[in-house]
Amino acid sequence: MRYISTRGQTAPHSFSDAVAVGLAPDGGLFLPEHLPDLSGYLASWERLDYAELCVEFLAHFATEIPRATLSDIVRRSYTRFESTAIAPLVQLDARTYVLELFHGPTLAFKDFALQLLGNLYEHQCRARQETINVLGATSGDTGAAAIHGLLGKPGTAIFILYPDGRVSPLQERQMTCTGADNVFALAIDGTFDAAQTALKEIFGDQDFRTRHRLSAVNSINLARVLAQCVYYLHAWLRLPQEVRGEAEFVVPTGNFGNVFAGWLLARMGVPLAGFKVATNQNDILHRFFTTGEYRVGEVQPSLAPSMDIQVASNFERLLYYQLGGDASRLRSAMQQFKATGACTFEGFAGGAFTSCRTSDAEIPGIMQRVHHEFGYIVDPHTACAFKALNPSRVSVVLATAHPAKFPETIKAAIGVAPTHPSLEALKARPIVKYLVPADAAAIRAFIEQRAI
Ligand SMILES: N[C@@H](CCOP(=O)(O)O)C(=O)O
Repeated sequence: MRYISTRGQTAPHSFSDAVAVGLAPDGGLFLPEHLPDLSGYLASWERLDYAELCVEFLAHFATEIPRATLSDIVRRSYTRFESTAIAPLVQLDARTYVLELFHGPTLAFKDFALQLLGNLYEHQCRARQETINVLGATSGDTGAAAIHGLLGKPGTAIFILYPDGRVSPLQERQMTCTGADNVFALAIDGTFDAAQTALKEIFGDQDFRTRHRLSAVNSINLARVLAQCVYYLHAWLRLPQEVRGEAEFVVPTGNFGNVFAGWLLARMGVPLAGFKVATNQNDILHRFFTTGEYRVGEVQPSLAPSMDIQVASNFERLLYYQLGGDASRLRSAMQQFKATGACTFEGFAGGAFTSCRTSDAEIPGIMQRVHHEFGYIVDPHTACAFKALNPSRVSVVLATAHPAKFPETIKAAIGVAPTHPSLEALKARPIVKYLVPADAAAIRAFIEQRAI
């Protein structure tokens, strides 16, 4: 299997090379040259455990990695999850399921891909006898998960940009209290979008990225999206047969990577029936799915900070498919968006996606309702997905973060502050962070001095 860029100006890459660089050199995002048809495998995958299923799935994509090596990488990636089911599917009532994606080491769905990506990087460093410098931007959860995917991995250094003061205190501690000397948490004076823009500019500097063997750890890296396909597949296989054809997956999302993974899986012949995109008050995706206009707005800090994003990276991948794989039209659309901050796509709204928007004023009330109705505690991101489940179909809500990451918001809503031992342990450790302007040149200079 080879990987092509959405912008059509990069030679096809192998899986390992696409993972190693993350963002395509022409500024586009990698996608598989063709998608496998998985429909014929589903019956035989019914009884596989999470790691077994992940190996079967990834074997269609990581085609140059020997099967035994892939299997070893995958198995090691899911040993640090607290639930033996890895991604338990919890039934709340006849029509409502929750897919709990917060049992990994940093208590967020990002662990599913970033534990794996850490092991893929390690494999690559060993196989190529090279070091790698990883760069990511985070609005809260990616940074912690990326750092914990790489902790203790020789030959790697990791640089994470995050908006200073705009992630939750515990999210910040997960990134800044590791004590590791290959981890650099850069608190920037700007929004997540500013961090992501600076990151893309740095990846646009071919000389710099080649010299430092720079890799992208955000969901612009296709390995992230592919790893996330697996939990949809796992959940779909665990739904009762009679509801599989109608279940709508309701997905809190900011950068569009999470819900895009489910949609991509559906294109591979796994009959997932539909997706609801759940945004917070940063609602560019909701506006797009309801009007067809993709227009950037001001980032508004919210109670669900990991989704405080206006420019959703993976939207480009969806657009590529919706434009029939026409890279030249895609390039024009992205240029127009960059120049004017807006683009309209006739006939795109709807389809497999519905959407909803939840304001900060609504989040506490939703948390109270879910707690009261089901005795279940949701974090503020997952609360956005519970805004308005469709009563006429089965919903599978993706619970993207552990409630203990947001104790203040939850205490204010339901009077109980959830805790988790791994987060409590962080409170005694010193914070190490670097204050840097939201400026590509300053960040480049920082990396230049510390890259391995
Ligand atoms: N929600 C994210 C923002 C980055 O998204 P990613 O999925 O592209 O890494 C976060 O928590 O950092």
